[in-house]
Amino acid sequence: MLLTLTGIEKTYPTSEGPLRVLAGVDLTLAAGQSLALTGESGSGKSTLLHLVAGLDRPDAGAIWLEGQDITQLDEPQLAALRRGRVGLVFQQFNLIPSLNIVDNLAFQARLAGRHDPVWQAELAGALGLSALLRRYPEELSGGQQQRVAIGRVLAARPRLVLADEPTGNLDETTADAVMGLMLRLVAQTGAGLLMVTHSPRLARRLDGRLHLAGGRVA
Ligand SMILES: Nc1ncnc2c1ncn2[C@@H]1O[C@H](COP(=O)(O)OP(=O)(O)OP(=O)(O)O)[C@@H](O)[C@H]1O
Repeated sequence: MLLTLTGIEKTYPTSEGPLRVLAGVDLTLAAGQSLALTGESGSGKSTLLHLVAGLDRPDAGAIWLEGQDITQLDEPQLAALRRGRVGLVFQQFNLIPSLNIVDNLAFQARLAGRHDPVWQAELAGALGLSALLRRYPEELSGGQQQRVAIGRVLAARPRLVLADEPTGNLDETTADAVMGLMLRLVAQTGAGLLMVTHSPRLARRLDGRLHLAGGRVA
């Protein structure tokens, strides 16, 4: 199994007292598979993705990625994990303002030692970015920046792609194209995709669907 979560629990301290968000989440994701994570606003979808990304730690439970429990890793090891094996497509694009689009696209792939100009050019074309490669992030629209953020992750060919509403700002046609690209990467490279979405239409295109409610998945 590429990814296995067992008994994941997470409680946040809030000004109104402890808030139990995840109350024993189990899930598995095989290599080459895609999984949609749905659930109402506030149900804990982003929390779960952050834990799998190693950006936060669960209070209990284990997160096995390719045979390694990432909850046991220290910060430098987690940073290396995010650089190398896990690709994050979150709502904040975090593009690098001083780099043009072609260098933003290449950035993570270079860090991971997997820069492939042919694959990158194919991604840029499929994401409709080919004419924008010499521009800088501030010269792009929100949706264009979002496509660069997605391309930058896919360019590095991660083993696991974690995506939080990755097509949220895109029109339906572009969202479908971007979804197609992500699914192709998964199929071609045997990566796994765990994607939060509010769209039942997009969720249906993935191999599996999990619904988060009451701190558990069903
Ligand atoms: N750092 C934090 N401290 C305290 N409470 C938090 C924190 N982060 C999230 N929460 C709370 O935990 C719950 C789950 O939040 P989360 O962002 O995981 O939900 P979500 O399902 O992704 O929601 P949405 O669909 O609205 O993005 C919410 O009630 C939220 O207010």
